Amino acid sequence: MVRVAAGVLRRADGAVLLAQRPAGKIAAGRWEFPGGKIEAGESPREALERELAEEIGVRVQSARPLLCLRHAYTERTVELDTWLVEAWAGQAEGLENQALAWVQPAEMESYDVLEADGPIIDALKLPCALPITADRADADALLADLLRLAADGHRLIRLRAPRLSEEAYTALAMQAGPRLHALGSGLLIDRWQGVPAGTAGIAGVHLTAAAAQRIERSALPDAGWLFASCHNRAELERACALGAQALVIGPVHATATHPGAQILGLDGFAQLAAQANRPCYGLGGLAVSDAEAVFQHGGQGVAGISAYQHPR
Ligand SMILES: Nc1nc2c([nH]c(=O)n2[C@@H]2O[C@H](COP(=O)(O)OP(=O)(O)OP(=O)(O)O)[C@@H](O)[C@H]2O)c(=O)[nH]1
Ligand SMILES: [Mg+2]
Repeated sequence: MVRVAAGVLRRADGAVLLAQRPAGKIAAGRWEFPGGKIEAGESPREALERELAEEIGVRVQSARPLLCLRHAYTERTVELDTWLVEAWAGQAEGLENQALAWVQPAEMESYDVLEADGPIIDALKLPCALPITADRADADALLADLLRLAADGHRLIRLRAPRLSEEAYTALAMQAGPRLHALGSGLLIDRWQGVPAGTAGIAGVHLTAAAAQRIERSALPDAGWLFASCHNRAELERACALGAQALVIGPVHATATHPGAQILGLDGFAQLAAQANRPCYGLGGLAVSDAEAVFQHGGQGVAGISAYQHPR
């Protein structure tokens, strides 16, 4: 297995740096995040710093883990340890005659990026915060919660609402979707069957672990995000087999809402996330201020109900 460290330089406007692999290397002409093989005795972070200096002439000032994934190409398997770099010294330039481009994550489809990088692009498109609606029976109160979360700047919100009937859930999703869309936000919904495909503000589907167990892949919508919850290795494998692009893994810590659940701890979370090869949110007893610890354990960010509730 080839172990590689790669850096995603991200500017304040959200654009990230792609480099075109130069002639003479494997996959010449394809686009990638600058980086290269980790040498013996080097940590991934040290390799990142060396490669970015060698390839694009920048000195890393601050970086945090973004996503570590394995990908099997026909002739080799690579482990890509990717880092988000938001502070660096120097002007990026192609020191190995590679072309460089600053690209918004939403516009990467027009670049022929290496196959392994799909989940990295997903990690860049997805937010770090995943608020989940509180367990309420009142649809109007849920709508107010959704609008408040969107007004707080949340771009993706999971509408959980297990106490609503199928009809009430569907009606709320159809009412809330367009209003959230107008605020630059979107919903992940558990019950999508009654919601017309293409409804504004419906960003995707979230499968509970139980739903992932019984659903057929062919029954899933073919557009939008697919998220799934998992609590253990078997559920994680099931979610990945269904093609989930992002996972919600928990409980990381004990919570009042799920007493008796098997607690993973951050280390248990990290072990599962390391198997996932896609963005993973930590759920359960985490606060917004735990995001950094989740990043250091290989996660995308914090999912939760109370983490994003305003004090009442
Ligand atoms: N740097 C980088 N490598 C990637 C990405 N995605 C991906 O599959 N790879 C694979 O990871 C490996 C990186 O090796 P590399 O050729 O960049 O290694 P290097 O900079 O040390 O170059 P060299 O050994 O040819 O001098 C290649 O097999 C490449 O196909 C990516 O986004 N960035
Ligand atoms: Mg390289």
